[in-house]
Amino acid sequence: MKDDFVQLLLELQGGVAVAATAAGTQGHDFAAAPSSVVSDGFLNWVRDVATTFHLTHYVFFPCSASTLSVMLHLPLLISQGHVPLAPSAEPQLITLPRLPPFWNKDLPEFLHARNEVSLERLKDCSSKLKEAATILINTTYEIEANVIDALHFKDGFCQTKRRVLTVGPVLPDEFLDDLPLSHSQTEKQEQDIECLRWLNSKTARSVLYLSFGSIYIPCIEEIHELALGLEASFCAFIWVLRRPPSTSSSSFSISNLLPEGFQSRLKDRCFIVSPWAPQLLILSHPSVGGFLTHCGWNSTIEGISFGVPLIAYPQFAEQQSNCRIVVDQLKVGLELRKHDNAPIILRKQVERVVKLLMEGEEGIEVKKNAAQAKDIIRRSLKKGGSSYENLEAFVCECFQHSGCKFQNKFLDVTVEYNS
Ligand SMILES: O=c1ccn([C@@H]2O[C@H](COP(=O)(O)OP(=O)(O)O[C@H]3O[C@H](CO)[C@@H](O)[C@H](O)[C@H]3O)[C@@H](O)[C@H]2O)c(=O)[nH]1
Repeated sequence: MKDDFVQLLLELQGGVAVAATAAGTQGHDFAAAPSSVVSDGFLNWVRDVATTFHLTHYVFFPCSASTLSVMLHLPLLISQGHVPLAPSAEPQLITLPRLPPFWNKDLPEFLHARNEVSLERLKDCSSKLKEAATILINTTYEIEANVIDALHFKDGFCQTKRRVLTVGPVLPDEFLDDLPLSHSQTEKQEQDIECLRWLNSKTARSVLYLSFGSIYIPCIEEIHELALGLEASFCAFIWVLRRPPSTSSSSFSISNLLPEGFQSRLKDRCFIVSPWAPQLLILSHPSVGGFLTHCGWNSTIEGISFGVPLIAYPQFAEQQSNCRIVVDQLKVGLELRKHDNAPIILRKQVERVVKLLMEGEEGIEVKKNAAQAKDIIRRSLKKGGSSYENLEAFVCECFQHSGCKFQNKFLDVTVEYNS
């Protein structure tokens, strides 16, 4: 176990990590046996292991509170006939208790029509979430207050046994203060330094950052439309590109992915990173003024934490509902949406939305809202703020169960309990 509990939650964002608290780990005055387990909310099997070994089971839910609400209301959504959602389903408004209605097409993609086995797995996930001792969510109370408040009512289908605590956004220590990072903090790998140097050469808020997370890789045709739209927008940009599975690895080079002559034509205003960018360093850089994102929840909440306005370009999973949070609820971004039935986005649409965000009237409002949302999130992470206090309360509860002494430098809290 790392010496910082936040580090533990960061590792859980990978979706595969399971952390046992109070294990007899080096350097800590822990009791010998694990007493509790924190696991990603989609790892159903951990609940069974926890039950078998009489461990307290806590869940870390890596998506928004809205997605958690949908997961907890799954039995209701099934009984109302909204889930599984057929591809040909007519647009319909869904109303969950105490929440404003939303369209069925904005349900997470994993609740669309699928086979019996995956639906059973999701039902299992829903019921196990309700059994967890506490559900920690990687969001901030103030930005999803209506959903969190609705979750806390102890009636209806979504009744959880225990608490739902907002503890996000979970950011590494060096990004908590929202101050310019010192050179030594930012020196990572050669490519990271190069990319930061390039950003240093640009004016404030002039660069658009494009990244589609750890899973989604656009096809070559889509990359070309995005590239040509960006070229026509005249905006400077930094873009994370990876090799699409359809291309051969032996002959692969990034320039093969891009339109002919693209990199030489745009050499002063385009920086390509592959395969992985230092996203938080980029988002926290003063030259970055926009983020074209696939709306994975981590990217979404990270972008908002740094006050960077978004271009929401959702692809799969619950990204469509994250897009609605960004565009309709928080109004911190504009949507990039392909025409109905079009197989991919078109360069004209890309050009238009980039210009709107970076220099248009619409962009002004969205930038103002993004700056406000950032302040709200930053306050929640400081002592006395909602996420800080929730995490502190959780750490105390967690280690109280374990009967151990625990010191956490981030939370500035020492908990000492006798077993
Ligand atoms: O070059 C890169 C690309 C990504 N990241 C980081 O990787 C994470 C990506 O997470 P996210 O934005 O959530 O996207 P996915 O990797 O696609 O996440 C999956 O899991 C998320 C929940 O954890 C869901 O919200 C998404 O829909 C689902 O696609 C973020 O922390 C980024 O900072 C980098 O650091 N460098």
